[in-house]
Amino acid sequence: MEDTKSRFKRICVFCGSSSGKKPTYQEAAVELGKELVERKIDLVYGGGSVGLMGLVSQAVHDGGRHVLGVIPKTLTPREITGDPVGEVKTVSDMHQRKAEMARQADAFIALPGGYGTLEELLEVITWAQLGIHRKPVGLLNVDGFYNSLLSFVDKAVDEGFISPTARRIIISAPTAKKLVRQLEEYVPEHDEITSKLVWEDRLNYVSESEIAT
Ligand SMILES: C/C(=C\CNc1ncnc2c1ncn2[C@@H]1O[C@H](COP(=O)(O)O)[C@@H](O)[C@H]1O)CO
Repeated sequence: MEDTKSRFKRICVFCGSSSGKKPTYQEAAVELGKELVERKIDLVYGGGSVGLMGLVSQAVHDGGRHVLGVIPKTLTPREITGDPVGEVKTVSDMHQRKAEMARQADAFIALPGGYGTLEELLEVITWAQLGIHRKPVGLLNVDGFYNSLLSFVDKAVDEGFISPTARRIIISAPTAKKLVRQLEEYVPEHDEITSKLVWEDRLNYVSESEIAT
């Protein structure tokens, strides 16, 4: 039997605020939630209960792990994001939300999703490339959903816009179990230039609700 003890305390999941057309997307969200529970990993995500976000957060909550939703004030009305489970942290805008989710997490996983998911995913990849963090970034490539994005990235490598080292930031796998296992084994690569950059506590800003308390 596999040792399910994890090096991660909390993982950030980016995913669709819609459920997607194929049941496999929804099944993957639940399967990922259960995998986090099995490995005793807590969840941070965009908050609310809509789409795949609701499925993954409910699965983690049902399994008894801590769920932290980070929501910008404007999106807090229940008619927009639905009822969240677990702890909710309110922040002032989308930029603070991404910084707070990144600060709270030891690794990132993207399930299928749309613009919001892509934007969040590409930002943490860019931050890894710039040495702002050294946390693993995983793509849960359900039914090849991310094949075209991976082809684009490979094209950008071939054309000289992404370095082979930066290409290796992205870990992808077709199932939650395989992906989390690969993230556990990930070793960030040393980059001569970016390791010399000094970022002023980029992931350590204080959220609005923390200030309030
Ligand atoms: C206003 C609409 C939906 C609002 N619902 C959202 N609730 C919480 N978080 C959201 C919401 N929409 C986007 N996000 C964040 O982006 C990711 C999902 O975006 P996608 O475009 O659905 O992929 C998710 O990880 C959240 O952090 C009506 O559109």
